[in-house]
Amino acid sequence: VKGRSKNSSCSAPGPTGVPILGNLLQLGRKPHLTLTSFRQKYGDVYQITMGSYPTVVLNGLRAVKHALVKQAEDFAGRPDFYSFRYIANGKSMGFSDYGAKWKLHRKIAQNALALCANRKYNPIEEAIVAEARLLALNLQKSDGAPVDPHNEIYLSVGNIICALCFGERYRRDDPDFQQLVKNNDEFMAFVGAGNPVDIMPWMRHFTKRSFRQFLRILETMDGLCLKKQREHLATYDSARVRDITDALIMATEETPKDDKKATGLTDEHIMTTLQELIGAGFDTIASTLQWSILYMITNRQWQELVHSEIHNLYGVDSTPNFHDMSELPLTEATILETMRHSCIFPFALPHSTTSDTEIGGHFVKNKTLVFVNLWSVSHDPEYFPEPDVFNPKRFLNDTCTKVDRSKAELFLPFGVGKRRCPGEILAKMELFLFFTVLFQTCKFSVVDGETPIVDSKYGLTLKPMNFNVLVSKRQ
Ligand code: HEM
Repeated sequence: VKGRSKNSSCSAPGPTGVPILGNLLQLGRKPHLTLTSFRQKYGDVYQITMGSYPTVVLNGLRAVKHALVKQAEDFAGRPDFYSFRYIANGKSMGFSDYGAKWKLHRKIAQNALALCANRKYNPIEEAIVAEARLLALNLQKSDGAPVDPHNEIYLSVGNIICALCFGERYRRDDPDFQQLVKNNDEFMAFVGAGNPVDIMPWMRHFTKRSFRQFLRILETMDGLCLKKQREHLATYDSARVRDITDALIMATEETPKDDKKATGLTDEHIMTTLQELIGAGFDTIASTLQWSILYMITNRQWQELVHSEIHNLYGVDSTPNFHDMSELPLTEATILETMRHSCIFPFALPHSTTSDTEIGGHFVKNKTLVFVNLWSVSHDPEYFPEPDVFNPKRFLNDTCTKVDRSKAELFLPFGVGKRRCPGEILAKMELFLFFTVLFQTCKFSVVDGETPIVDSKYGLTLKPMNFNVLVSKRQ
């Protein structure tokens, strides 16, 4: 191991920073592009300083898998960020550090999700298709006038996560539902990777106003989930689990007291999982769907091919089914390419080391902040020639009749290892069903005289810039 020293957090090379800010000013408005470009000079593993945090940046498939799979425990931690302490009153699973408490919490969350969405039995599928049809109908109502699909998509996807968590789809004008959608937008804007309060803890004295606003968002979310939890408790029947709230109530009752005591996991922790799944399962799907429409209007010929494929299998009226995915290779390849090209989580969630370790021959100290550069994986020219070009064919075999699984494994939209996204199956199912219904029933095109910009706004997730489309009904 090179340069092992008790005083330095990491012995890997990296760009020189300035006092207090470290390398923050060098990151620019697109940190994922800047950090990917540093790979050429410093290699797959290098270090930067994010304000007061020494940070290891992992680049490319090999280094990322080496750290997160081969040395899974060493790299499975989360940093002790100031804002993380407040999310779900510090009882969050996704934002809490690695250890026995996190393990038990994660197992419970995974089981609750699996009860409602798994590969064999998907009670939520019907609700997704109904919501996708409503979305298509609402978009078609624009009747030839330009429409920004953002709001309708957020309302539809938000409603699915509500159906999953609370067992009911809301009317669009329900005040609880509108509050939830608004909260989600504000939350995502605040928790962007590189939030100054986290990166430079002394900043918290200067940003009291915005931090108070952040706490207000969290409080409203708490209130809403608590209300739903009370309603569920009043009607709970262990023989009939209706949704994730019920599944979590069951978990709080069934998890042995000794396990809870030994790990410090309380019933309150378990119930905060609701907030977490709403937060995680909303923005991710909605922005990926927005990206897919943007790619389809800027690649019109491909949109026609995808529509024909879906139309050949289902006609205009039949209902798409998640189990049919293998019969729709162009559709699946388009969804894969949408996820690869947009790469909505360029740095996953921030990781942290859980012990002194080493990677790529470099020493890394316990509790060092780690950025997993997923953008560098999905835009690696070694595996994806011309990575900036949107080309679903890269995921297909030569005759375009099958998805080439080995290619699909070369990028990691859901992360990998211990912190891998627990919502992956649900996400794949939602993306597939929304996408097929939309492109089965609607034709999307560019507004005359407008050139859509295929570029992202930087935040915790990368979202497309707002854009308008023309939507017409397919006959
Ligand atoms: C297109 C959709 C989605 C994408 C691309 C995505 C991607 C990711 C990524 C990259 C991570 C971080 C992995 C890491 O830190 O190494 C993550 C974590 C997580 N995701 Fe997803 N996700 C999606 C949808 C969902 C859905 C639908 C849910 C649940 C309803 C969900 C729940 C979570 C949770 C709870 C975590 C934290 C896991 C932990 O720290 O143990 N995600 N996701």
